[in-house]
Amino acid sequence: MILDLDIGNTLSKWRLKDADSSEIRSRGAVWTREEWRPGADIPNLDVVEAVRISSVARAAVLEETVALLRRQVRHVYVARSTVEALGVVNGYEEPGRLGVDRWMGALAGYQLAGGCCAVDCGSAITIDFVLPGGVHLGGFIVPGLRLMKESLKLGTRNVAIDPESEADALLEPGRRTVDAVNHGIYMAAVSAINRIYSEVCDQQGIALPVLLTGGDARVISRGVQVPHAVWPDMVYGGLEASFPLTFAERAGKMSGAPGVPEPVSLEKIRAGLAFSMLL
Ligand SMILES: Nc1ncnc2c1ncn2[C@@H]1O[C@H](COP(=O)(O)OP(=O)(O)O)[C@@H](O)[C@H]1O
Ligand SMILES: CC(C)(COP(=O)(O)O)[C@@H](O)C(=O)NCCC(=O)O
Ligand SMILES: [K+]
Repeated sequence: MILDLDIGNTLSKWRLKDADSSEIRSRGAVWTREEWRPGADIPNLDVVEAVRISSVARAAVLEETVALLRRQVRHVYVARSTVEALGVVNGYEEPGRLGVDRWMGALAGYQLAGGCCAVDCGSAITIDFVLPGGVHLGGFIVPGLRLMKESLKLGTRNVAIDPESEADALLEPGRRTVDAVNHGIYMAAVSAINRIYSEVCDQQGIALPVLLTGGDARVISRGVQVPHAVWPDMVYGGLEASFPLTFAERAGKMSGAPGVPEPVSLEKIRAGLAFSMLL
């Protein structure tokens, strides 16, 4: 079995992948913290022959996690943001400082779609751009839904947006604090994504396919107007592409990869942008 770990600022996600059949056998998530309890937080490590890790948590969390895993697992691969990988050139002035989850998302997106806009809706919402040819432009970082809500300190932090909510309802004015906050942060997130996407496509003169991942991807997806695909395993896709272990992975397959969404035309994106400037 292969254990893939995606350690975010809020949640540490894991999945177990069968190295022979490439099937995902189980998944889980725990709050990000220093120590894992094998058998409780993560699966019994006896069945694991390799671990692949993407971590943006504090250095101590990664160190503790790697130390624990190295005692029991033969191969431990830790992803790093590099100057170049898999045909993508990192756009950061200091490439090592790009969050490795963003780098994994950009690599997976590029492998799947060529040029793309990769959006990760987690603790932060990150929006990264890769052009066809592999130039990563850099990106944008916006507080995620939960962080936005907590920063308001209005006592609404524990009332999350119902993931089943219809986008239309979330776009109406709230008539209670909790609704005003939930609808406000939702509007802030989706408008930022829609606007940033349009601006960068306009600047670059190309309509790029959009890929969404992260804990809030599904609910945010309903408010994002441009065609896009939700890919919950996008960060894992970057790990698969960076450290291919199975036959399918060596052939370039990433588990759970969606079809490539067909972007709208650049003319339409530009018309939308021009219209929003008039308002
Ligand atoms: N069951 C859940 N527990 C905690 N957060 C959740 C849950 N479902 C959705 N979320 C949302 O997902 C976000 C965490 O998403 P995730 O992509 O795992 O973030 P990160 O990678 O930053 O840890 C939270 O900030 C919250 O808004
Ligand atoms: C921007 C992030 C905090 C997003 O992390 P997440 O919301 O997925 O936990 C993370 O990618 C990070 O710590 N990046 C380093 C700074 C940067 O990318 O510029
Ligand atoms: K994120």
